[in-house]
Amino acid sequence: MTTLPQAPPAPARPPVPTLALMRRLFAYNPGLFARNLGLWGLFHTAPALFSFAVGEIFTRLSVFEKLKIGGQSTQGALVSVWVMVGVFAVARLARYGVFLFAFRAFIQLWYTLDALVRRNLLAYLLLAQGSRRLPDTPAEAISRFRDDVEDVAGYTEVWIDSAGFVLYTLVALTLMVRVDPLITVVVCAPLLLMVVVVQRLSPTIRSYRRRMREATARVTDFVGETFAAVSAVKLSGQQGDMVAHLGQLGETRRHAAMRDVLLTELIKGVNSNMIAVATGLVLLLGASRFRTGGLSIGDFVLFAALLPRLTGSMGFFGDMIARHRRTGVSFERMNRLLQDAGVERIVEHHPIYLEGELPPIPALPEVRALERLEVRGLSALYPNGRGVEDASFSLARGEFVVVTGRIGSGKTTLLRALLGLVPQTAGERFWNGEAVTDPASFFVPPRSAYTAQLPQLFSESLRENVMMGADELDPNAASIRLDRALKLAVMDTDIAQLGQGLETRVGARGVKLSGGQVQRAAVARMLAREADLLVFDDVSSALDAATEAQLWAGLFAERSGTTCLVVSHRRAALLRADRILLMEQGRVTDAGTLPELLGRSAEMRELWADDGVEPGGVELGGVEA
Ligand SMILES: Nc1ncnc2c1ncn2[C@@H]1O[C@H](COP(=O)(O)OP(=O)(O)OP(=O)(O)O)[C@@H](O)[C@H]1O
Repeated sequence: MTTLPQAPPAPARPPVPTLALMRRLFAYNPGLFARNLGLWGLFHTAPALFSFAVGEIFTRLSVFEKLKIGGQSTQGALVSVWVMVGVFAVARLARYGVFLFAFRAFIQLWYTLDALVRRNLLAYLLLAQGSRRLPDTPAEAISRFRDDVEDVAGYTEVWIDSAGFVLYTLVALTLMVRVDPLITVVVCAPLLLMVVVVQRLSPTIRSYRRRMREATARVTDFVGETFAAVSAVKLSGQQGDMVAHLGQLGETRRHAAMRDVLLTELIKGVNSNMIAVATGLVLLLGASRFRTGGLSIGDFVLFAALLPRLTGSMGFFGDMIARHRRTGVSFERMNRLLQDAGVERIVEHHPIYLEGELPPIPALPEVRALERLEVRGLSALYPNGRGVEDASFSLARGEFVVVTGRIGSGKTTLLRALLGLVPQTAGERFWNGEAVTDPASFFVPPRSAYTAQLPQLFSESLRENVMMGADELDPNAASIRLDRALKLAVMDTDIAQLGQGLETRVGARGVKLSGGQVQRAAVARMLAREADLLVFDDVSSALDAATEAQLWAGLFAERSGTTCLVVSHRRAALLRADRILLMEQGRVTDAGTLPELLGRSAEMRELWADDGVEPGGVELGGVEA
């Protein structure tokens, strides 16, 4: 049996170039990015215009007052006050309009980049050569798909806002320098201080974020594993220990999350306090100058109106550095999924389809029906040196070839390496004499179909699990195909016993079915594909001898020219084999018919004897047990 890969220690990789990766992402749709920059720039800069207008209103009002006190005509001054009130009102209203467009543009950009990054990670895991194993647990991978991708897409917001904040800061500072350069310098001081503080905290920010994510994944993993092993837990009476362990993991996660959140809030708190102190200073300095006549009322109002948002911008820049660090962690975590590819793969440009029709799935290139499959020098070794080495064999159309051997001799790995489901270290396969370059994409229906030793079902109905979309065919053809598959898989009698027959929902991973029913449902699913080459990995592990014999008998009775490659140690399979491949310690050590192997191989004789005589004795086709 192929065990789940253990998480190897993370290999040392160079730090990820967060800035370059983000640049590449923004270049995916430069028009959309520029639109966001422009709209959000306007949105964030507009308050400078309000502040200017409010300042001007007060300046003009004081002119109006002076004229009135002096007994001069005030009409012109009054008009100019109302003009400024108009400017203020129009600017405020326009900002709401800008917000609507800006919001839409941002959502479009967010979802585009989110989808692109997820598409790239999935494409790598599904298609890249030899990378189909997850480096860690599925829960950990899901956390990377969900949280880390979201962090990266969310970081876009910072960039989009930054242009507006920079612009606002420049405009505000220019207006303020006009009023008083000293006060302006005092306002800038907290910004610089915050930048230095957050820079120094950067390594801590990264490590707290990483630990929080890892602790979350450990909790999710443990819950998943517990659900999968409920009966084992009950059997060993370990419920108390399991709950205690979960409590411990939860506690570790709480600590990690508290640290992460506390640090983030601390930075925000320090930020706003610095800003509050600076604001106090500014108001003190400004007020004393106002009393001595150094500031006009309009200047003072302008200053007071600009200040809160300006200090907000400073907080934003402090927070931006922290977000940059956290995004770096997210890129690093996603990078771990790309075992043999560069981190740039995450931000590669490919079409994504957020709106409209999805493009049709490209049809498989036409390939002639199987006449002969030849495998030469196939090796697939795991990092621990185990697996399969230098396996060569061939299959002719209609042959029934059985792979047999002791536990751990490499049978599963041989099948999976042939099909491109584990990375191979050497070897070639030829389909009717033509080299197969990408086996994982090539060995799919209608060329080939495979049932794993531990097949996975979906939680849908039995019918959906078997047909998997094949019922979109003409209904008659689909029903004939379904009946045939169920009958051949010896599943037809079980259907009557299931509450809702074929419509019975099988539950998560088929928990509502017995092990043998899951195995046979998976065999039916494979047979419903009507493939040329059928690959069975040890269905005997969940089927009794009689059911397995019935399965092979059904397939043989059809004599449809289907070729079968079967891992089995059962006599029912060995007796029917046109050829047996005998595996020992990762190598195919012998091949031949059953009588030939029993005649010359001690290993084969032992395996044959280990399987025992079937109840009632079996017809051995000329071979004595
Ligand atoms: N993911 C893996 N990482 C490391 N070693 C593995 C992995 N999967 C299998 N192995 C090892 O490779 C060898 C061959 O395993 P494989 O599952 O192919 O044997 P098998 O003959 O199918 O066993 P079984 O009869 O139990 O199904 C075994 O020694 C096994 O421990």
